[in-house]
Amino acid sequence: MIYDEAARRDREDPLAPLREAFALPEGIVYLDGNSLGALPKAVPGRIRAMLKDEWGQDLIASWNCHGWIDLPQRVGERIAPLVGAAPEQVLCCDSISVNLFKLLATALALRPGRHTILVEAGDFPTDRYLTEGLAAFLGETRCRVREAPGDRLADALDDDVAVLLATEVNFRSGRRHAMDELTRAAHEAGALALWDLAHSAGAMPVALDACGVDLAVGCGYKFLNGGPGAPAFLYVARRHQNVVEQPLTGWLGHRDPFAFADRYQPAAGVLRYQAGTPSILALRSLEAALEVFDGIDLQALRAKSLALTDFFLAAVAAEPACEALTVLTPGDHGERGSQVSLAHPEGYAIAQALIEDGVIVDFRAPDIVRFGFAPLYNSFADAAAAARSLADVLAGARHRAERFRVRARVT
Ligand SMILES: Cc1ncc(COP(=O)(O)O)c(C=O)c1O
Ligand SMILES: Nc1c(O)cccc1C(=O)C[C@H](N)C(=O)O
Repeated sequence: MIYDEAARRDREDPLAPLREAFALPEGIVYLDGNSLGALPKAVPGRIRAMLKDEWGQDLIASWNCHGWIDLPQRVGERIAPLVGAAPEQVLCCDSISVNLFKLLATALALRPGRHTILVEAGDFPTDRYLTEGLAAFLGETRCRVREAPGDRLADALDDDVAVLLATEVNFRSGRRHAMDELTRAAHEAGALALWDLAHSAGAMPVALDACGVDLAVGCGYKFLNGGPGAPAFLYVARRHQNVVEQPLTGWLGHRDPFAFADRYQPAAGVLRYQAGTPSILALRSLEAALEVFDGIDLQALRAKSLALTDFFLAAVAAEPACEALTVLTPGDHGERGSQVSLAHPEGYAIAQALIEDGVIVDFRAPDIVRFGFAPLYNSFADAAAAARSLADVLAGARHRAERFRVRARVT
């Protein structure tokens, strides 16, 4: 019954043909695109061509003749429309972690006289670690960290907050912030807003310019499908460009790197946020992966993401064996990202039993099983199979098997 309904929904889904653009293994239900996106079929050929025709043939001349040197900028421009950014504000480089350091320091410099970075309790650890690392590096007189729960961030703003750092979609619960409202609250308090888009870019439309966001970072290897370790991206609103320097003053952020001058002079615009030599292999991979988004209506992508999570939530609710699971994902569409998070004291073992069934999910301590729905390639049949498998694991207590007792290092 649920499979018939799923098949009907897949037949009616205008985005269903996009799944063909991905190399998904047979017999697997992949629901971990919020951690590592699936492989777009265009990527291997592009990597092979880069190795054979570019590096293999043209060697160092490739920096110019194959445009390697401009790739961070060009890939940034391809990402820009996905996050609602007009040109010349997005650069593809480094990891989110490294980019956070650059942008938090930028924010402090843009708000002299203010010393506090406001962070959300329970945000992804790197956001917190980097903030505290920067504060320790600068010393208490120049930088302090304040933490507030997600629903109290606006209340925690005061005239010492230089920047509010928030992640649009929480990695544990899948709860989505109202970016427009929180950005406005930060501005009303005289602070800047720095958004982490790791769990939103590529899964739903993001409206950085329209929300008046100041700074942002995002991930290349999740919903953008750039491959393991794909470079991240950063966004600096045009009004904040060329005003301050960022601290990682590497040679490729220099105004004229090939002058090899002794004195650092920052490049204009977002280019000063580049530090060292980019990974061209990784950029070529992400560049090819982004082609899947060409011509896609992001509102339709969002509608599918919500339909998939609704369908999965309803299927789980209909399974008596799933009663012991606590749904952490908000029911309200406005507050939902593109994942469903279910809590259970035996969450780790349940996730492992699902993976053994070919339903690839992940676990986040202490008790959360995450089902990530990538609307580009996940189907309603995937959602149905995951719900059935979950019910089957719980009904048969298959997660209690001895082999699921030891935790793996990477989950
Ligand atoms: C919300 C969030 N921010 C940052 C990161 C880390 O990004 P990176 O590995 O590029 O530093 C992740 C995932 O790894 C994440 O989920
Ligand atoms: N980047 C990862 C990795 O190298 C290994 C395992 C997981 C990851 C992740 O990206 C985790 C992810 N940010 C999360 O939402 O939990």
